[in-house]
Order: sequence, then C-alpha cells, then structure tokens
Amino acid sequence: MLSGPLWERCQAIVQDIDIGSTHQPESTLNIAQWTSHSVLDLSGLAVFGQEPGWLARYPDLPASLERRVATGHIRKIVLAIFPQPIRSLLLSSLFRVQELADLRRIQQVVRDLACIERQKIIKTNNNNKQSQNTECEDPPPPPPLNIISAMLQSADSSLSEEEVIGHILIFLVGASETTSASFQWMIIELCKHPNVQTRLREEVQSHWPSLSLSLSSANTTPTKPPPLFSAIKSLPYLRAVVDEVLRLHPAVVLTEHEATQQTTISGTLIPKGTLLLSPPLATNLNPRLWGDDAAVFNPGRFLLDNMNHGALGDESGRLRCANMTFSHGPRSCPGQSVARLMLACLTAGFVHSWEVSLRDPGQSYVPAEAVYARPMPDLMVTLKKVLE
Ligand code: HEM
Repeated sequence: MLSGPLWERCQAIVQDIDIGSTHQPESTLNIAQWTSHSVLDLSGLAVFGQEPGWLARYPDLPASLERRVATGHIRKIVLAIFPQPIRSLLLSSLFRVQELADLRRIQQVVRDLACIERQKIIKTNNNNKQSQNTECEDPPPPPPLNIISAMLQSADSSLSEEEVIGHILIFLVGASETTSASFQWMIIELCKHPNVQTRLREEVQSHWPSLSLSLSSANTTPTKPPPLFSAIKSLPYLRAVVDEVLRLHPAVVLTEHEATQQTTISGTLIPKGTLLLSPPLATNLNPRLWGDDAAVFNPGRFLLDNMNHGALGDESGRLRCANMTFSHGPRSCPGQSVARLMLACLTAGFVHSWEVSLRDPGQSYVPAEAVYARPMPDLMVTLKKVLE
C-alpha cells in the first residue's frame, strides 16, 4: 500500500529542508519552489513508484510542466470565449513552437516512466514463473503497487501504448500541480492562524509515537487498511484542517464538461454539445450551504460535533456534496484520496518539525490566474525548528 512509503518520503523531505547554518535560530524558505519540487517528487512515488530523487534524471521536466499548465489556462479562456472556427485558429497560432517542444519533452519522460513500469511488471511475472517451475522458495516480493502499475496489471486492461502514456501524463500534471498549490495554501492558513498551527502541532506530537510505530507493523491485508492510514485518519483536527483548506482554496478553479446529450440543469435547457464551465468556489463559499461564516477559515466546522449542529443540520453527506474541490460524479478526481494523504502526511511532518510564519506578514496572496490556483506572489516563509 501507498501510505507507508509516502509517509516515510514526506518525513525525509521535510527533515531535509536546508535552513543554512545550524547556528541560525530561524531561516527563510521559498516554499513555492520547495513545494512544487517536493510534490512532483512525491507524485512520482505515488503514481509511478519512482525512487526518491527520480526527478534528477529529468531536470527540464518541472519548467516544461509549469509552462504547459500556464498555456492550458489561456486555452481554457479561448475555449470559453470564442466560437469553434476562431478557437482552432487562435490555438494553433498561439501555441505552436514552444508548446510542441514542451509537449515532446514531457511525452519523452512519460514514455520512459511507462517503459520502467512495464519492465518491473515483466520482471515480477518472470520471478513468479521461475519459482513455480523450479518449486523453489517464494519469489522476491514484488515492488509496491502504484497507480500506473495497478492500471497496467488490471485484468481487463486493454490499453494501447498511447492510452497508457496519455493516462500517465494526466496523472503527472493532475497530481502534482494541484497538490502543490493546496499545500501552499495550507501553509498560508497555518501562518495566518497560529492558534490552529499550535493546536495541530499538539495533536500531531501527541500521536507521533503511534504514527512512527504503525509504519513498522505489517499486518496489512487487502480488506484492512494499513495501520498508518488508520493512524492518520484518527487525527481529527489534521483531517479537519486539510478539509477546510481544500474547501476554501480549490486548486482547480474551473472544471469543463461537454453535454453529450440534451439535458436540463435546475430547469434550464442544456442542448447537446454545450460546454459547461463550473467554478467550485461558487458552491464551496455558498452561505446557504456553509453558513454565514462560509468565507472564513474555520477547520472546526469539519469536526464531527460541529458538523452535527452546523448550517446543514446533521446531513454530513450533504456537506461532502457541497464541497466541489474534487468535483463529483463519474468524472470526479480519481486521485482525491492520494491528494488528501499527501497533504496530511506533508502537513503533519511540517508542523512536527517547523514553526512557520510569513516572511512578509503584510503581503496578501491571491490565486494565480492559471489552471491550478497556486498563491501569487511566490510564498516566502520563516522557519524555526521545533524543539523536541
Ligand atoms: C488537491 C489536489 C487535487 C485537486 C484539487 C484535484 C481536483 C481535480 C478536479 C476538479 C478534476 C476534474 C474533475 C471534473 O472534471 O469533474 C480532477 C481530475 C483528475 N485528477 Fe485530480 N485533483 C487533485 C489531486 C490529484 C491527484 C493526487 C491525482 C493522482 C494521483 C489526480 C488525478 C486526476 C486525474 C487522472 C483526473 C482526470 C480524471 C478524468 O478525466 O476523468 N488528482 N482533479
């Protein structure tokens, strides 16, 4: 399962933050850069089972991905504003050279990753066959499952090479840029609400021994979640803070869907082929759903006691539906559990090791006008080591 390796990797990344001289009581970090690199590294582990540091093999990848995400936003605007013939003309004239070069670079990486995964699967299958033929001892354990290897190994998988590459590409961008933006908003909220940061630290510190211990217990079965996963789930305040950051700062600012058949939404006729753009914030900040403090950062609203008496009465199922950050329905985000896990592991490790505050407390941060709404300008923080 993913949670153990992900937890270990998160803690190593957080511990490795270089704050310069050990004699300095505190230091400044460009957390925007740090997060973007760290989360891409983690996504490699979660999605393709890559070893720590795999990014070093592809030094140009982060910049290419960043440019691709930026042009993706312009593409969305063009799609929303212009009719079809002008759209195609604009898109092909705006993006040809640089975009094609970036796309080729990213596709090459993705091909590489797909190839590595296929080789791992072939090796595991060969080991299994060999041990059956020779009736020797058990074969070496297979490498831990990741999203792409699960997809490649699934019994009904009839995906072509191009389809596999397409999926890896969506996962690579979808997993890293979104989670990175969300973690940066997490840090901003923790800095703006030191009381929340302190309460979270207390909860994490008090569970730290069981979090570390649960890594070493191996009584995992396919039907039973691994102990670490249960341990993280048993930290109610951590879960509440993650949920509240995701609600207030949806990383995907606009989802787009095309009606495949004529339908109606709240009585409005939607003809087949209509492009539907939906901003999650319209729902996530709706006072009718969330109460008068809908726009306020208040993790407490997600604690069970408060959920039963909140604006939605005791309908906690409705509360989940009122959060559009991962969308809902058949095209909702398939990586939401991994995203929550990455955010929870990174946040727990961060508050365990560091006291964090804004380097420029007067600075206000706004969502970037891009496909993924990371805070702008680049987030700079001051870190102080938490004394054990
Ligand atoms: C905080 C982090 C994340 C947010 C806010 C987020 C949000 C979203 C949203 C809103 C969509 C579009 C849903 C729709 O069109 O209705 C989406 C799609 C997708 N996400 Fe995420 N996501 C996050 C993290 C992840 C992670 C970690 C993964 C992979 C492990 C992932 C994989 C995908 C994929 C593959 C799609 C495309 C699904 C499809 O086309 O059917 N996402 N995500």
